[in-house]
Amino acid sequence: TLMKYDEEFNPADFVFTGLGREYALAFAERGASVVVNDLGADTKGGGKSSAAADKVVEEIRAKGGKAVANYDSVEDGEKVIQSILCGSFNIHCILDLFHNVPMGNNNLIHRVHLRGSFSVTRAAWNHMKNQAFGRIIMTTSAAGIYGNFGQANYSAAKLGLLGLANTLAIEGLRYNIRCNTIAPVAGSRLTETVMTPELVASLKPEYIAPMVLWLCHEQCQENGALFEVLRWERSQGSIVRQKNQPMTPEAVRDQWDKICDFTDATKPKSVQESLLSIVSVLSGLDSGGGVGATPTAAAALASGVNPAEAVGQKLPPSTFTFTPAQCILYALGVGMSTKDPDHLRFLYEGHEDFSCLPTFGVIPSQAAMMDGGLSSIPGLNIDFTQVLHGEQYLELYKPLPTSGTLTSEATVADVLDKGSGAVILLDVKTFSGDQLICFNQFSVFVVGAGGFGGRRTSDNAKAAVPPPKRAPDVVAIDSTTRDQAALYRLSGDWNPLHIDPSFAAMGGFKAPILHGLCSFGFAARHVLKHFAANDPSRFKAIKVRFVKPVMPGQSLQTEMWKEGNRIHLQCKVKETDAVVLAGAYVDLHGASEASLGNLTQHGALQSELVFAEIGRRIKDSGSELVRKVNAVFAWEITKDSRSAAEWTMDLKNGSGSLHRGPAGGKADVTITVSDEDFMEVVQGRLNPQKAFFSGKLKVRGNIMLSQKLEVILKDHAKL
Ligand SMILES: CCCCCCC[C@@H](O)CC(=O)SCCNC(=O)CCNC(=O)[C@H](O)C(C)(C)COP(=O)(O)OP(=O)(O)OC[C@H]1O[C@@H](n2cnc3c(N)ncnc32)[C@H](O)[C@@H]1OP(=O)(O)O
Repeated sequence: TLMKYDEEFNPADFVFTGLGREYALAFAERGASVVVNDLGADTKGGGKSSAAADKVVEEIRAKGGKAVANYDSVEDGEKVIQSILCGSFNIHCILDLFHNVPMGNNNLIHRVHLRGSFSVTRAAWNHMKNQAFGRIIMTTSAAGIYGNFGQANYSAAKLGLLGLANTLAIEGLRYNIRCNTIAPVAGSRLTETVMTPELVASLKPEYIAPMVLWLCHEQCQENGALFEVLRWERSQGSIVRQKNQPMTPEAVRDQWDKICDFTDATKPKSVQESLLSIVSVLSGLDSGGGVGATPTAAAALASGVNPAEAVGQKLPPSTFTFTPAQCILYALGVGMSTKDPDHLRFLYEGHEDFSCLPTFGVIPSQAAMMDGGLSSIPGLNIDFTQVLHGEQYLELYKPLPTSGTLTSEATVADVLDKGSGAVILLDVKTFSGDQLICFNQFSVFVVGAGGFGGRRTSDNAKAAVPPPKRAPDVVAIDSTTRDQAALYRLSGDWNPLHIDPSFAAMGGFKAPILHGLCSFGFAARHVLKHFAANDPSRFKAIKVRFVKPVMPGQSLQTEMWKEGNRIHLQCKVKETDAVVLAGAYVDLHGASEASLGNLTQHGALQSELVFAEIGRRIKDSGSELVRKVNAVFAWEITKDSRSAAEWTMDLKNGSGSLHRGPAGGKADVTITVSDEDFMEVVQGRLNPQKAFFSGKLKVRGNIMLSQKLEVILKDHAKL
């Protein structure tokens, strides 16, 4: 192989853990003798231990390689180099890689990053000159190249290294000493602020080591260059590692011309822009531009899913403790407002009917996954910048409490190959103690991660259902605010996609988008208001597919169709008329199980008053389509009423009867009526008694008649 170092040459290297460890292992594997230098300082720059260097040395030796540890400070470069030479090592290359110095320590940063590199290189310089060979790699940082907020000292030190390297490159040329600089994009504090841990993890040190090995090889004549493992003025680059293939120096060598081809070069202007194009290469978004990868290969690079490994895996159980404050914050997050008096019961903990919105049921279970559990599942090597919420199903088994501690257990139910993406189905059960409170199915769409040859459908999936082909029964329009996502995320979905413009850009969006579950919450409460009088106990289940993103500030238009206890719905963005939620429905519990409150009337009962009262309450509730009204009538049985109660009446279409009950008793009455007839009655166009006797209003249950009602009934009977 190309990088076989010969035994006599004994190149030496100064490294520690992370990138350094990776370099050390890679060099040793290729036959180099490696000196591992690490002062062993703790993260604050204090303390001293040999553990870090020794560990790497042991690792190399265990694999049959040659390595020794050195614990001298890099500020004392002479000492470091002397100890290497005493150990009968020659110096082939120096890798200055001091990147774990605490960010805040100005003095230490300069001492180690700049003076340390200078000191060690100066000490090695004459030896390299004498042997007419040397390779030096300085490690700088994107923070130095572009500048980065709050990192003035670090940026200065790091770009100082580039100046040093550029001069050494010139001065070393005639001695066959080559000096290059790299700015590796790997797990660092810098990248952690703008990239997800998963993405950082996908830019592994082992993908950088082959580049470094090649730059140190005697055949490599590159000099005075800055490689960002990509370059300052950036070439289109080349993908040198294919799916499931290791990255090798030979692959770097073979792609070298392409890596260094500056036709169509770009000049990223900021750290974010720099990272963005790397991510775009990784995700295959830029596949047409000569990066040499098919979209699938690039996507697989960033977003590997392996159903065989993932399906059936369980996430660690997670607990979620909440108070009324979280219920209120959630209600505000899905657009509730005190300007609508109906909303007060969800916004004010002192309200007599204070309740938690049913769709809050997604929050504890999502928290279970946002804790990072999803990324820990084997077979789900997901690039989180490409994750979109695909669908959601939620079923409540009882109304949610307004405070408490809930436990959620999540399982990967399936992983589907949808061609343009992978769909991960996650079933989550949420318990209060040992009582099952709700079930969620999250469908997570990972854009660009399809095409792995998996199944397209799943028996485990809760299906979306298209709405009836008629005009909607009810349409509700509501505006989201510019800060809707900023508010909604406080309920627990911290995905930067919804707030961070650079993260959104990595996902291909011009600006942060609204949480899918936020529009879901809007739609669900529209149904609850128009079909269930805002009564959370009526809510049973909801299913939604997210078909297009919503931008904060857009208006949502929810179109609803009633089919029995199922309310079909779809949501459009009013400004664009684009459908954003489709195949959606809310299942309600039958109205007979709910109530508009008790109508209690003592003494004489006038049916007009009763119906007028029912009508008023229905109007107040905002619902126009109530089929069944459950009312409890209670009145005293008087002496006179007895004769009235003697008679039993079968209604037309015979769903109920009137007959006598015990004196002083109560009667449960269900009045059933078609939507149209009921509205006629409520709006006063149809006399309730007429409706009653013609069978349009059906009374179910036992009714005890008062004398007054008897009279009215008799009158109407005469009619
Ligand atoms: C960690 C905890 C878990 C929670 C994770 C979520 C965290 C949140 O913070 C993230 C969010 O809230 S993102 C915001 C909400 N979601 C969206 O905006 C996505 C909108 N949808 C889209 O853009 C496209 O539908 C898109 C891109 C999804 C698909 O579009 P296309 O690639 O054009 O697909 P298309 O050609 O239409 O169809 C291909 C196959 O995929 C199926 N499909 C389409 N949309 C789907 C969707 N939304 N969900 C599931 N499957 C979907 C199609 O049906 C088709 O498959 P088949 O041929 O088998 O029917």
